[in-house]
Amino acid sequence: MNPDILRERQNATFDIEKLTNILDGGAERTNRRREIREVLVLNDPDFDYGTPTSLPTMILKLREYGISDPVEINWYKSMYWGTGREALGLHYVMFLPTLYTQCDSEQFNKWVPLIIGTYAQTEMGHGTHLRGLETTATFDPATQEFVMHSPTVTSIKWWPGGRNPLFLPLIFLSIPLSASLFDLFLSGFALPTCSGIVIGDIGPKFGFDAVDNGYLKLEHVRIPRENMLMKYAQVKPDGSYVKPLSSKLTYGTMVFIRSLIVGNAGIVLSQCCTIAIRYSAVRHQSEIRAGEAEPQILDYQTQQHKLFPLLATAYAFLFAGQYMIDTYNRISGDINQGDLSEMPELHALSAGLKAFTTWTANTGIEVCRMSCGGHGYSRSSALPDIYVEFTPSCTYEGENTVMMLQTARFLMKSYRQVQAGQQLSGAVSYLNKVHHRVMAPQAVSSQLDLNLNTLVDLYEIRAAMLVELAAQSIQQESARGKCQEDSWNNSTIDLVRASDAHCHYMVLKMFRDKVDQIEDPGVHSVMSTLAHLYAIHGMGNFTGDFLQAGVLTGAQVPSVSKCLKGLLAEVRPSAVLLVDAFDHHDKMLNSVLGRHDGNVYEAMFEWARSSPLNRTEVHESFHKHLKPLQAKL
Ligand SMILES: CCCCCCCC/C=C\CCCCCCCCC/C=C/C(=O)SCCNC(=O)CCNC(=O)[C@H](O)C(C)(C)COP(=O)(O)OP(=O)(O)OC[C@H]1O[C@@H](n2cnc3c(N)ncnc32)[C@H](O)[C@@H]1OP(=O)(O)O
Ligand SMILES: Cc1cc2nc3c(=O)[nH]c(=O)nc-3n(C[C@H](O)[C@H](O)[C@H](O)COP(=O)(O)OP(=O)(O)OC[C@H]3O[C@@H](n4cnc5c(N)ncnc54)[C@H](O)[C@@H]3O)c2cc1C
Repeated sequence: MNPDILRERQNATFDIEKLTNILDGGAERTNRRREIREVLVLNDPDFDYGTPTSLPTMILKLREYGISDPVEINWYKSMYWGTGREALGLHYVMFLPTLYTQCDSEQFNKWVPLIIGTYAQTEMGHGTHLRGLETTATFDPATQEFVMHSPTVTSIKWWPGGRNPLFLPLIFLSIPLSASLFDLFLSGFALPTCSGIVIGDIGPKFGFDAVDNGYLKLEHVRIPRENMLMKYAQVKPDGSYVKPLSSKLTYGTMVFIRSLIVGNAGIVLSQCCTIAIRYSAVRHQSEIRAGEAEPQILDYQTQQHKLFPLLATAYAFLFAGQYMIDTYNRISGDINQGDLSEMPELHALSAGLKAFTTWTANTGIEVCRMSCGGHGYSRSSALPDIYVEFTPSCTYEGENTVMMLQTARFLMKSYRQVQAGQQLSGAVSYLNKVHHRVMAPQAVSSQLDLNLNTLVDLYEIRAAMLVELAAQSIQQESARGKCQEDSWNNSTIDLVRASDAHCHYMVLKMFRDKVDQIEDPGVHSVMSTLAHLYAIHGMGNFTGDFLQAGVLTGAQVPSVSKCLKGLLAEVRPSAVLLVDAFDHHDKMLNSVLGRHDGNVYEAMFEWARSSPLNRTEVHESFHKHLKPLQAKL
């Protein structure tokens, strides 16, 4: 083991295993995760690490082991495929959940055990604006079939992931039977027997190469009436239409995956922090004091400023992911029982946190890569691949700006309710104080109060202030004679800013609540330091907001920076131990820089030598091209 890494792991001030248990949701979950990793994957003789041929094996193994919980599937898949994306991700996180939530019981029993499929919603002309989708589904009572058709070039289904040329069970979203509703259909196509279907691949992408995203053009293709997913909406044999309790129930799968993406952003950021911080502990470069040995780059304050706030953010997002999944499970359970009262709040929370966490993690991955210098740019670090696989999460499952505006819609509605004298509950209950001016900025002391509860209150006031400013912008636009829609559009910068601040407050509050639940003194202390770092770093990034909210004075601004530097120094001794607690296995990280033993240089040389380019001392291209050329000179 590298001596630097060894030294970093001495004198731990907290129980790493206990922190790992907290991240997993308890010691039993840690044991289950390790059982899946060690027994069901690494020690499985059928396991052929991450090669395409092992995909069918993985599917059959998941069924053999009875693994159906999304988090457990992700544990299994992430060991199988490391940090890459495998071709069937969409099947597990969208196709199956749609069948689970949108099929009636007869359809469920008929389809769920048998098929692998994709989710074809986006069209060439519309991805965000679902009410603009153009694919039609016209019911023919004479044959009891739906005629599926792509009327325009922009209606061609574009992007369905995992489009398998052999068979194409897919979930459709199609222009509906009534103007404002969408309906889901299972194609049941078995190519190439179905005429009227044109499919293909949309071509090379930025990355996401394990997933073959395709296109699908339908020319009056007929499918049985029974292929409409009929849990919430039905078309009767006589063609009469039974509307769902809410047209937004059709959007349920997107809310589910957005909820998963929140925790996944934390996982991905924790992977990158593990790589960058372990590498920074073994990399020596330049000098701090002339004539002395080159220091670990982790001892540079700028390196700590790059990485430690991201380390705190990774923990914050993992805890937010747990909260999001728990909230999704609770509210979707109520929806399943017909109680839709909290569906708007679930949509607003999942949309906002999905955008907030993926935007932040996306930027953070690049900071981790650049903090590793040239070796960070090497594929051996795994950081370029992680970035390329993660970055589309800012676009898919709801483009982030649009998602922030959906959350803003809920915030504006809530603000109006408070203005009308209503008492709010749930995540927006802090807006009640805005109306009664309880939010009047506290007389802040000359010294910055570092109490975590006080910091949460300051973020709450900042969010409330920005919600009020956005609402006032809309009111001012209306007062200038703009229609409601133009007033909204002319305020969308403010609206996104308000949603971002709302999500930032929510994430810090979840982090604080999780820290409050930690009983072990050592773990509580180090987690409390990270939560403070998360809050103070955000205050440094958005100082203007806090000044504008009147909760920070110009005289206090220097103390934010001073406090930040102190917290960075406080985290330094525990940094490697804090990434060890994420418990990412070397085989899953697949990173020369992030190895648990820290033996980076030896591993890097072996990695390079294993390249096909180095199979011979002199590359064949010399004999084939250069030598003949030289002979002619
Ligand atoms: C540690 C914790 C656990 C970790 C777990 C780890 C497990 C990780 C495993 C996997 C996760 C990793 C991710 C893997 C990725 C897989 C690959 C993904 C490939 C990509 C697939 C896709 O992209 S599929 C297509 C996705 N497309 C979209 O998302 C489309 C976005 N557009 C929309 O959703 C809608 O068009 C939009 C909401 C923008 C507007 O809808 P519209 O009908 O126009 O409604 P609107 O007029 O704006 O509002 C009316 C009214 O409706 C309310 N509303 C809107 N949507 C919803 C909803 N979904 N639910 C409830 N209510 C909704 C809206 O708020 C309005 O309400 P009022 O204001 O009128 O009250
Ligand atoms: C890797 C990847 C995999 C995918 N897999 C699938 C899949 O399996 N199945 C599937 O159905 N789809 C899939 N998609 C498609 C994806 O869901 C859409 O790309 C996504 O919903 C965004 O829609 P769009 O592409 O139409 O972008 P647009 O909505 O056209 O976005 C372009 C710009 O317009 C802005 N904009 C749009 N509407 C508004 C608004 N109301 N207010 C302000 N700004 C706005 C956006 O902010 C953005 O800046 C995938 C996409 C990617 C990248």
